[in-house]
Amino acid sequence: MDWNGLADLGEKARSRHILELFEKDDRDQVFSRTFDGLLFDFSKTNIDETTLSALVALARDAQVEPRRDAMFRGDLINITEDRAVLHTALRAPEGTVIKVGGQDVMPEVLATRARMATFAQAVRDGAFSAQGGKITDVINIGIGGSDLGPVMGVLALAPYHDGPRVHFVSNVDGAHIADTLRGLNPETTLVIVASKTFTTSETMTNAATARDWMAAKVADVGAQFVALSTAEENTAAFGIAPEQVFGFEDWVGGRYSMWGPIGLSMMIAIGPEDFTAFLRGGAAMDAHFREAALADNLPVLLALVGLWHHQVMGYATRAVLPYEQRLLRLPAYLQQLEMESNGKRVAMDGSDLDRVSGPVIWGEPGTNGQHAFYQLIHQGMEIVPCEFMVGAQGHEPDLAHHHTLLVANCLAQSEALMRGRSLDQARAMISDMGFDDAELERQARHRFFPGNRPSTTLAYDRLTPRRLGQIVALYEHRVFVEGVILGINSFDQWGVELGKELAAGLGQILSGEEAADGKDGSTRMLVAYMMGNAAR
Ligand SMILES: O=P(O)(O)OC[C@H]1O[C@](O)(CO)[C@@H](O)[C@@H]1O
Repeated sequence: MDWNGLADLGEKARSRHILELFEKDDRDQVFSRTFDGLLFDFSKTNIDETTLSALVALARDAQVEPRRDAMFRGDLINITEDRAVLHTALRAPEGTVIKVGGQDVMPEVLATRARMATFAQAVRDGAFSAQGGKITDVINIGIGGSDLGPVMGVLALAPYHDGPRVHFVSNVDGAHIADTLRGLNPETTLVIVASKTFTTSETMTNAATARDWMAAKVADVGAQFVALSTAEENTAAFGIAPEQVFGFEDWVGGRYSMWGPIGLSMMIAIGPEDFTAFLRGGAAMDAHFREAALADNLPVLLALVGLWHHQVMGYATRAVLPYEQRLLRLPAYLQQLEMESNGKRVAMDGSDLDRVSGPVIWGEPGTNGQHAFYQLIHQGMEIVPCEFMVGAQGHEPDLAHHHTLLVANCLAQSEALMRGRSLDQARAMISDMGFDDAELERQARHRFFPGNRPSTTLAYDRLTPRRLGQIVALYEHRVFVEGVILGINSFDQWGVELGKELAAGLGQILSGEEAADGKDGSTRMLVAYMMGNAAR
């Protein structure tokens, strides 16, 4: 199956209502899959059996299976950086052998995992003694993949958080670190500097500020700093002793790194045992991705539904809508995962892509989003495929009635999006309001919902560490499958470099070391405004 065949199927789908597809009684069964406590329902999309077969054939023809095996094997599939892609090794169980360049990487991974657990436990139980006694607060300083994974995970697993308070500083805006440090005691605070490269300007600036803050009160500042990085020379130059550095290899991409050292803050928060459960969830999804047939493979199906909506149907964005307040940062995490991985314009061989690459990802937990942007989702001119997520249980047994309402809202939204409300129904609703015919028609049109709007629902029993691990790995592999089918290298991110380079030069201009002469008129004007109004 090729894209032209899919385009024809897309045309057919445009003239059909999703509800018609439910005339077949078993649609819910045919268009849903379960795996290890998860239920993925994609029946409320305009995909019929022919389309599903065509999409699966697309995946097969794109060599998803051999490419997947190459990734797990440790082949150098990140061709622009000449690296393997082995974040899966970080969650692989003991006994696994994974070779890169003939060398088994697992002994080192397991040794680091064990060191992390010992350290995290020591911080949690007070055996790691700060100058002021037991650590009360941990600050993770990092950005992008060195922030979003752990911040998302710590929030998601709040019911399991029984370690010290954990704070995250990412933005170079001094407000972020100032607001975080205010009220903290340097003597009982541990600072984790998380940076794969240990050169990222935001992180190094924040780390230096934290070091100054601590130095004002603490004699041995280095003792309360930890580094998570692949760059040992840089961590040493910063003054962090090797025993407080948790290293990893360049075959772990930043946005795929929360499973290893970058997850240390999360491990300190929830404890090594629950962190291990998170890893096991990820490893279970890895096994499923490797073993399940394409048509039953959750990451593959999620990817195919995404490609159908974005590349075939032309829907520009995708909303991620967790009905789980604690997944507050999941949309931001998935933004980086998807948009940094698949927001590309050239294929592996450097030629221009012949179709759009990854979609814009956005979202917010329900029910908050309902009172903000769902108006557009239901009645706007753009169709936004929605990915709902919801657990059958919360962690608050005394508040079960809240949870029932939460779930009811989630299910109501996907039903409303699909079903809509006809003009006749809208007219009937307001028929006793005393409007004349013209006004009735006008009012009814405002209350009309076109429906036929696609969504998927990922349901799970409860957001445990294991479930979170499964969900994160599910999305990682989904992004991989999309990338393979689009012919993209999902593991580089050259698109972030130009802005970084220009920012370095503009820093010099704004501090008066360089002139703005070579800049365009707009940039010169903005520089002049900033310099003219800068704090003195
Ligand atoms: O961990 P580092 O090296 O500080 O990089 C942080 C982030 O910056 C990026 O390189 C670009 O934004 C991301 O890919 C990465 O997660």
